[in-house]
Amino acid sequence: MNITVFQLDIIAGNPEANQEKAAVWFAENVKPDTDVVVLPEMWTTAYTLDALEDTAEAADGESVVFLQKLASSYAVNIIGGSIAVKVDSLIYNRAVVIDRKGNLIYHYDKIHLVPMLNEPAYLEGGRAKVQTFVLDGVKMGVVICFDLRFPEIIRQLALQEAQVLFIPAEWPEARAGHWETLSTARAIENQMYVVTCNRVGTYDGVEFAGRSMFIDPWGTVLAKGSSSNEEVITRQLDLESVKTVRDTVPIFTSRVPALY
Ligand SMILES: O=C(O)CCC(=O)C(=O)O
Repeated sequence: MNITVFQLDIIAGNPEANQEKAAVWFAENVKPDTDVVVLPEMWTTAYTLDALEDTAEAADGESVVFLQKLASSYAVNIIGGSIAVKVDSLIYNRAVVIDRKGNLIYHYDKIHLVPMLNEPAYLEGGRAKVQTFVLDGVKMGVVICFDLRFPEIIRQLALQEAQVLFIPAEWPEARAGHWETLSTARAIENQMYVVTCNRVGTYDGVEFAGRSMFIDPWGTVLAKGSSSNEEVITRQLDLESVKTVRDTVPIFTSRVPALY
């Protein structure tokens, strides 16, 4: 399975301009053998929280429809980063998953909102239980940025037999060490591929960390983006290795959840 991560900078508060940019990146970088394309968190607006009342879109709004059209015209699956979506006057930080035919097959509303960014004042936390989804026969999961700090949510996806976890993010440079260490830990402890897609650039004085990564189920970093450049990163995942690692160090059959 070939996965391509778009480590983008984001034009603040301008979904249309970010769509135009994404369209160019798709045209230049999606190949006939690309299976999945991954975008960063809040890739249509960046963290323009004050303006989300105006820029948040409907659940089937323009940015989702835009991704659906891209998916079907390139016949590629898309982990559509996340988008600010308004439902019944509440705004969610929503990851969307679209299959090769352009079907929106899953969405995930970021459960853990970031106190450091005052996110709870602007956004509603997701309240649906996390679930896996299937693309091309492979079970996968997605969580968003700050969720990385909560091993229990990712363990839940592993217990549902996810083999690949995607993490779109806008993780800051100030805590880049946490980003790398926690992403690697989540891959090792859950024996799954972890594919992260972080933005680069700056917004409102915050510098973002880039360093989007592909980490295999053994914890080996297969690829890492730079800290500041926009980049396309592609790697092929060998899904057999999930089983091999789980057979070699069988943590799932050794768990004793009744005791903790
Ligand atoms: O947890 C962190 O340090 C960063 C989280 C964050 O920036 C986010 O969730 O958008």
